[in-house]
Amino acid sequence: MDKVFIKGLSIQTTIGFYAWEKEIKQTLVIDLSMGWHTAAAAENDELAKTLDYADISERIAEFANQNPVDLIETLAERLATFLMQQYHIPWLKLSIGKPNAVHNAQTVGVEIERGQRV
Ligand SMILES: Nc1nc2c(c(=O)[nH]1)N=C([C@H](O)[C@@H](O)CO)CN2
Repeated sequence: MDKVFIKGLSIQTTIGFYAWEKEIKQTLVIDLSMGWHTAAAAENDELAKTLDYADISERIAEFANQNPVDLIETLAERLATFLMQQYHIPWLKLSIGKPNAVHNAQTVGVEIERGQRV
């Protein structure tokens, strides 16, 4: 399957288990790969027939800020469901990194894969 992807999308949002984390915004870095048949868009050079990575990048930041949660696992699960329903995406792989969470690690995070490759 072809893919449309977004790598290293940096967003600022409220996220975290501890009380102090609910008072601040922190950086999350998102990688997203979405299964898509890109040939239909390429045939007539049509944006409307593909996944618009600019639009989706904006929606990800909005979603995270409108749905504050404790765990990045929860955000990953809810964001994956939202994107698949909203854009009719059959399969995606989503990773969310929290680069400032562990001071002696470059980054920490989760990666999930949902749906079927068609
Ligand atoms: N697997 C996870 N572990 C931890 C998370 C998380 O979301 N997933 N979150 C925290 C705290 O919010 C942490 O980021 C504060 O430094 C701890 N472990």
